[in-house]
Amino acid sequence: MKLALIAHDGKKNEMVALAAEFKAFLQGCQLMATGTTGGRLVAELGLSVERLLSGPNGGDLQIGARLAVGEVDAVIFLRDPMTPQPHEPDINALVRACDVHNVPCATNTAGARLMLERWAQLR
Ligand SMILES: O=C(CO)COP(=O)(O)O
Repeated sequence: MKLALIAHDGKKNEMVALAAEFKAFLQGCQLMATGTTGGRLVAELGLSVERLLSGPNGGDLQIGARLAVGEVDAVIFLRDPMTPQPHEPDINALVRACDVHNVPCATNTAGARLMLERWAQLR
């Protein structure tokens, strides 16, 4: 399972808590993340994560490009709906790419938990 993990600043603690909860499953995945999110997952959980650029510097677009050529199976993108982001077009492009290529994308922890629980069961 090639999984992309992304969280806005206001959602990074939630992402770390979610990843801690599913750490055993995630250790068996090929993980990629935007720069700062990935840094937290590496530093705080010891996960092996391919870190791309930070979101505002193009990380979302990098993940979208990888997804478009079949290199991402699913995305967990914890967006902060309360905070305007300077790279909103990049965020929309990534979510659109998920829809174009029919790649599952969870944008909150409730959806992410459903996805992760199911995949962990299937493993
Ligand atoms: O901005 C982001 C996603 O749009 C996340 O980027 P960082 O993980 O680098 O903070």
